[in-house]
Amino acid sequence: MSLSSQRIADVYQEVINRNPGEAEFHQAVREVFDSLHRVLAKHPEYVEASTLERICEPERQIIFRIPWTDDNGGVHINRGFRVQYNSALGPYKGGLRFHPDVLLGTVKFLGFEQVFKNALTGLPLGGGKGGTDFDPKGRSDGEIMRFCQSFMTEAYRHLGDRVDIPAGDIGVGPREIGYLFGQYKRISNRYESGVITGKGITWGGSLVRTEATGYGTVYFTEHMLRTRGQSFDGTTALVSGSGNVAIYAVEKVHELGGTVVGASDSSGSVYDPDGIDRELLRDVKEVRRGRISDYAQERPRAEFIPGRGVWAVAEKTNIDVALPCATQNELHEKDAHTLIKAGVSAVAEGANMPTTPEAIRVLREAGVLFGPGKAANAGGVATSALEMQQNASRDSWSFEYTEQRLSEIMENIHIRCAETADEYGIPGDYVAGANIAGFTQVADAMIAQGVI
Ligand SMILES: NC(=O)C1=CN([C@@H]2O[C@H](COP(=O)(O)OP(=O)(O)OC[C@H]3O[C@@H](n4cnc5c(N)ncnc54)[C@H](O)[C@@H]3O)[C@@H](O)[C@H]2O)C=CC1
Ligand SMILES: O=C(O)CCC(=O)C(=O)O
Repeated sequence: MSLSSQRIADVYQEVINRNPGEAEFHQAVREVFDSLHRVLAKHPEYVEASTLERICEPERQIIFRIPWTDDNGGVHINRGFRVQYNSALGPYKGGLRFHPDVLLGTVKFLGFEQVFKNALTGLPLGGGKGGTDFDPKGRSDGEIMRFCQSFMTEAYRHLGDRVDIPAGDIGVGPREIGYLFGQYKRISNRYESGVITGKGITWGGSLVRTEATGYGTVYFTEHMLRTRGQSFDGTTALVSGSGNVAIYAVEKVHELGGTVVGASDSSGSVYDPDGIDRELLRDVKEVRRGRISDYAQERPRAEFIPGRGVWAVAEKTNIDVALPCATQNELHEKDAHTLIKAGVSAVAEGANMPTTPEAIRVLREAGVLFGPGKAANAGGVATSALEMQQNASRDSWSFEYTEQRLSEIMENIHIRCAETADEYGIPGDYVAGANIAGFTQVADAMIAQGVI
């Protein structure tokens, strides 16, 4: 084993020892480290400056109590987290997740991914992430509001438009961002628009932010397809999930001439051979806050597949493109085999780390184009940065202009990943391209800024 590979193995073991039980965090670190052997062999300065060790340790981890009352006066306590991961490139930036499975390790894995993703956007953003184990399912608007106010009552002292800027993620959409921003404004006595992104359009939000992650994922996939002379036109696709990212991925695939025939939530999946009706999906999931089975009931030929992920649809029909847009580790090795059998030629991650390492290996060995989340879903945070730019200049841009900016950013991310993979002799390896390009940019900035 070379000296640099030995260092990677040692630092990885140290990460496991120092962060026991945080399997998702270990997985995220492992995936980046697996891409770095060639870089460290070529650039010993990264080893000498201990960048690997430093990049694995968040700059700050905040854990706090969130007391709130339900509609019957019952008192509940949840746990809140904000991991301010790395500020080498700019203020901490990344979303908040409200989901009962959230633990510190979940937020650390998401924060770690965010650091490299934000670097890939080419915009001045550090990386962070936050969340809570609060379960918003079935809670009234009043309960959600009181919860958000209590979350922000502690979180606000750690935030600021030049310090740390949260946004949405699973379970956090425009309603929650509104309540969080309202409480920040109230207790800080500042109308600091740039302190949070994903705001409503009439009070500092940006057009296209809602659509950005889903649209961006589809743009990235289109660029991958073009390297093989293909496009979305005439393709059949699957999208997992049915939330913010999934809904707008469906919309953009349809705009580009493809047909999405499956979507899902945690209760099961739908196969809709006529193509997912994006408006109905949004109405069922985001307005009525219903289940994916409700969607199936309202479409003549749609079939609900209870308890199974959307990849099960690939057992029924040919699939050209798969976009996992729900949650981590939702596309497994057996799903990869099913998709390959169904004819898939591209997979791109709208969600964060949705594909297991075994599934990625199987897809890549079969020659499937694979776009990792830190590149493919970076359009969301990039458009958050565009929202911050508009806030800072007290301006608001048109939909067309903002979408054009998003589209250019996604094209540049694709070029950067592809060129970096070429430079290191692994053409077409977008995983390595994204990891190396993100890592070197952050590590160079850390070295330039000294041992801090
Ligand atoms: N919202 C954003 O701008 C960004 C989100 N992401 C990632 O995209 C993913 C989805 O986030 P959002 O759409 O914002 O959240 P969301 O809360 O709007 O939607 C999540 C969807 O996933 C479904 N889901 C959850 N667990 C599932 C499971 N085990 N199987 C199938 N479906 C499941 C939920 O039912 C829901 O429809 C997450 O991994 C998130 O971290 C990444 C970049 C930006
Ligand atoms: O827009 C943002 O700041 C957050 C996006 C995010 O959480 C993500 O990229 O995973």
